[in-house]
Amino acid sequence: MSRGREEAVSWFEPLAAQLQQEGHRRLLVLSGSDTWSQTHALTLRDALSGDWLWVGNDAPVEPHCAPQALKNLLGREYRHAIFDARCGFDVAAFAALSGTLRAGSLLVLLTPPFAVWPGQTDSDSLRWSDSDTPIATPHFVHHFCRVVSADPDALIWQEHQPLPDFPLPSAPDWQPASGEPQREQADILAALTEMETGVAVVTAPRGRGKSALAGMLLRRISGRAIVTAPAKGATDVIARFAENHYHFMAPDALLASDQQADWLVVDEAAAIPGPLLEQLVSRFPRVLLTTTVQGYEGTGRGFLLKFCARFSGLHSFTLSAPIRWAAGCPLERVIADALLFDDDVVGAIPGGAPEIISLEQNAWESQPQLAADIYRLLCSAHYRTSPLDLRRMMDAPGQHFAVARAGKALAGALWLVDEGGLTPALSQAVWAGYRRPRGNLVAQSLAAHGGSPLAATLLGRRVTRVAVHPARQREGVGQALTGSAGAHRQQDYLSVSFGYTEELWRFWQRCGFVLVRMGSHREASSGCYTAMALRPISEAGQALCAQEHQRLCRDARIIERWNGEKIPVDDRWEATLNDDDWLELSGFAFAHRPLSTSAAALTRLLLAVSLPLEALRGRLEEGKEDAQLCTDLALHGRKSLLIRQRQEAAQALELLDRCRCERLKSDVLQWQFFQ
Ligand SMILES: CC(=O)SCCNC(=O)CCNC(=O)[C@H](O)C(C)(C)COP(=O)(O)OP(=O)(O)OC[C@H]1O[C@@H](n2cnc3c(N)ncnc32)[C@H](O)[C@@H]1OP(=O)(O)O
Ligand SMILES: Nc1ncnc2c1ncn2[C@@H]1O[C@H](COP(=O)(O)OP(=O)(O)OP(=O)(O)O)[C@@H](O)[C@H]1O
Repeated sequence: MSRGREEAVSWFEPLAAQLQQEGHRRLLVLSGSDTWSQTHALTLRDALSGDWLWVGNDAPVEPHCAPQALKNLLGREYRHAIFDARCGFDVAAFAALSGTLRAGSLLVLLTPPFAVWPGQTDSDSLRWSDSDTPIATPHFVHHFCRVVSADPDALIWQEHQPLPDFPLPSAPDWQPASGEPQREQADILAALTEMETGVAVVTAPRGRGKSALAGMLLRRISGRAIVTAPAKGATDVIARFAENHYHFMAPDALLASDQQADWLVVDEAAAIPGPLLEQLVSRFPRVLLTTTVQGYEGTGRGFLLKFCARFSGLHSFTLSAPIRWAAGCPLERVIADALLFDDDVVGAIPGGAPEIISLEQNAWESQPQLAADIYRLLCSAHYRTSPLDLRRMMDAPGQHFAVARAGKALAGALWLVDEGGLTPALSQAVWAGYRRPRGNLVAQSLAAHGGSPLAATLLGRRVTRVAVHPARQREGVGQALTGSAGAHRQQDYLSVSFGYTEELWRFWQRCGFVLVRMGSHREASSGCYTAMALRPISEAGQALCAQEHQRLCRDARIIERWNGEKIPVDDRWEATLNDDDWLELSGFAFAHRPLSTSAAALTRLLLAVSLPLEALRGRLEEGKEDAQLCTDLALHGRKSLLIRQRQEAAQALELLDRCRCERLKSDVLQWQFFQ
């Protein structure tokens, strides 16, 4: 049904007035052909005054923003917006956009016709599905349509259908906050101004007045204070409330400086890498951290669990009443339902003996509550579970799950993904560093950093996430869940990649996993080294696991020197080159294997020859940084340095055994002609 501007005005004006009066925002879904939904979105935009930010990749009007660029606009506020999900649905951006909308706003979502949407490919899937081409996402689309259709306040206008009705005002008139601290803000301010030393954290969903509170604190305290945040643009609200008490410094600049202050305020603290944040926090006598708890910033409750847990005597506060809009906002509710933001499953304590049940992706259709509880439990336990994970769980190929169900509640959940099965040629190309196709985290790493060029041909199943309800930990639930995963005999091994801590490693070891790799640098987000471990299933898996573990033991001493961290394996150091080293070294000298991967074999090579090999010895024996080496050797940069290091390795191999060197070189060079 097509309606002109007047009809749209006469329909939407009272709706907008109602929303303004109630202090609410609403979702309006325009579902239809591209032309229909675009035309109607533009008509609406003309009819109602507002900012009308258009979020999408091919926006027909200004102001607009690509979904992935939306994070740069966080901290700003808009009246009305259009989100174009016709070709791809970045749900995290959609949720983030909703958080920026003022009371009285409409969020207009453009979608394909509901009947064809489930079968249509979604370009956003390229970010999370590990497929080369976009895939259809039927489980998510069905879930989303189910949620919006069941929500009495979400408006759905479908092509060839009449405009939807909307109920008359039911909520009381909204009184916007006056500028004075709201009750919750006042209570927290009182506690903070009394705080003599320590770390305080304020967590809340979007629009609860966290930033305003931080600004108010700055105005009240007498000493000096510094504000830091991942992006300065997102601290406008703090600046407004702090008036002339606002002094901003970017996190890295602050760390590099010797600035002192009585207070450090960190806005959106969970978005700053943990190790950097820890160093910042330790420098100031009083610290206020604020962070958003809602899955779409990939942080949430996990930030409290993982980062804040390390501060004894942490002062923890929350803000619950919305200020940017009125309580009970229909837009906030529908988005929380659609993206399962309510991760409060840990509130209900599951009692009784848990039963382990395996589930496949069709559980999103057959047992949607149970499937949603898996996601919620993982969100509550894991630092960075985000809507990207929700979409991956629902529709990416090769996902499997298991739950430990105790009564109606979940005591634990396990999420697995299929990996490996690459062709021999591709696996060899990955080993040699020529190729790094998407996905297959552990399977590819076994080839790219391990000793076997065919490692990625094996079939593995990787534990993506496992979480046990805090009230049911140390009862063997985690072990039972991972145990159930080994029942798939067609696999060669079960694998896991995790940020190494002694406690977690103990758990994986108890579950029968063998350590096969330790990363060469700390992950920015967790400050931990990545560890990879395998539990073999087939004979081939057994052989691979034994070979990689032996390699790790033999190289541990060098990796420890590189990382400065003890690796929990026997030190089986050998100073002489073996076949494995020759292959490794030819991959470094003649292909693209990285230096960090070949460091132990290169160290043995340096022991075997007396050539000067300055670029290699400088790095591996003298521990010089790349920049220093470039200056010493008059090289133009890291790229030239690496070429030089590869040439030196080739020179040493030739000197040791020219024939063997030539043979290996010819093999390894072949592997780049991957079809
Ligand atoms: C890929 C990933 O998901 S890595 C991240 C793993 N998940 C998390 O960190 C989320 C938060 N943590 C949890 O949910 C749980 O603590 C899990 C999943 C790590 C462990 O689950 P649980 O059910 O508590 O472990 P379970 O009882 O089966 O432990 C088996 C053995 O592992 C070891 N273990 C487990 N947790 C710990 C711990 N915190 N510290 C030391 N050892 C431990 C113990 O040896 C334990 O046996 P014991 O209790 O008889 O001494
Ligand atoms: N006490 C108050 N009086 C008037 N306005 C307020 C008050 N507290 C907050 N606000 C306003 O409410 C809106 C939301 O506040 P703020 O940005 O501090 O929330 P937030 O929790 O940091 O939100 P986000 O997570 O979206 O950054 C802002 O427009 C802010 O100016």
